[in-house]
Amino acid sequence: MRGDATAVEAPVAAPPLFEARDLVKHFRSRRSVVHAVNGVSLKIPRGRTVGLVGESGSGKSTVARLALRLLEPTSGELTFDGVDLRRASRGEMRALRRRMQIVFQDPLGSLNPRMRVIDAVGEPLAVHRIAKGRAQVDRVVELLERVGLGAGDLYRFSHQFSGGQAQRIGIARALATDPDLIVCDEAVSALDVSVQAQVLNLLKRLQAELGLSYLFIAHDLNVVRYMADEVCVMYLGEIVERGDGDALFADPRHPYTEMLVSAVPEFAPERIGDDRHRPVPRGEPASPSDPPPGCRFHPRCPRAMPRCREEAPAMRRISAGRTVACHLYDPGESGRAESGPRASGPGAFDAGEEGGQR
Ligand SMILES: Nc1ncnc2c1ncn2[C@@H]1O[C@H](COP(=O)(O)OP(=O)(O)OP(=O)(O)O)[C@@H](O)[C@H]1O
Repeated sequence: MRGDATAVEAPVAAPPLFEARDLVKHFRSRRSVVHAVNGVSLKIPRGRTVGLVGESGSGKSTVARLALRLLEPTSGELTFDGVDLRRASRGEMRALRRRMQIVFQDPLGSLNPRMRVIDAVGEPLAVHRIAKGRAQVDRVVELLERVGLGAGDLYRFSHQFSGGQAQRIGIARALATDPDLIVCDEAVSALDVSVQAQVLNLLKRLQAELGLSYLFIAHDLNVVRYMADEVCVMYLGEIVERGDGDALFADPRHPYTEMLVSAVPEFAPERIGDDRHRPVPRGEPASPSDPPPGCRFHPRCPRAMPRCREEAPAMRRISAGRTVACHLYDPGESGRAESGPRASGPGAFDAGEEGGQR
């Protein structure tokens, strides 16, 4: 009998803090339409980090700007803490903006060189009317101490700081409004290798202390592997594979992820930021203003099949916590591929039929 009161109910997953569904962004000009983001869906749970990786031009920053409503999507849905961002009123949006912040790539460039630290970090407090006067100064000192700086830095100008210190100021500024979500868009790429790990560890500590969620964008796979609980791999505006960070890098399934990962010899935290280990995939991505038909990766794919040229693959769940958009993982396709999906143990296709989410 259903409805047995004594039955143990399966735990209900907590709703994600942020969710994007089927997000599309096309930039139109008189001459062309750039298909920058093409049906991206992702969820960011509370207190967790979702990493976005992919080559330059794959649409990572556009996803970030859409998530923060700095750009209007062509279509798709965005929810933050249950609120539909596309239908939020101006007042709701203003309140939500406090809860979503961004840390940029270029720490010195993103700070006004004529501003003293107290003004740079205090500005969001003033804009959002969080604190003024003495309370504002106290809050700025508290924020600086959180990121490893202090009261002695209050009246210094940003150009007086090193890149790593400037990024700490950028992080303090992002924390000023007490956000739930921080988008880190290549937040450590511009820093010296020795400083990158320090800033990454700071971000991890802040996450543990404050329960922050991160959307963490980087082209350096080792950086993303170090930071992300879940990784989404983007290719030409689409997510082609997603999964648990370590498992995805240890056992990539999409031919594009394989290509990226094979260019990084081995994972080691000390390799973070080491330029020699940047992925150098074969070939060039097609132009997003003229994407290939079918699977967008097929012109570069070593395992492309005839149907890949015509039919776009749907996201398919191939095992617990792993989804892939690739025809190689369609049930019945393994024999036909030039070299089918790598059977890493039994059940290379397990749960293949459960997929379908994009
Ligand atoms: N405002 C814009 N107008 C026209 N095209 C744009 C605009 N912004 C981005 N694009 C294009 O959209 C595509 C995706 O760009 P995006 O910056 O999101 O990629 P990315 O993966 O973040 O790359 P990178 O790592 O180089 O920043 C690129 O082809 C880019 O030229």
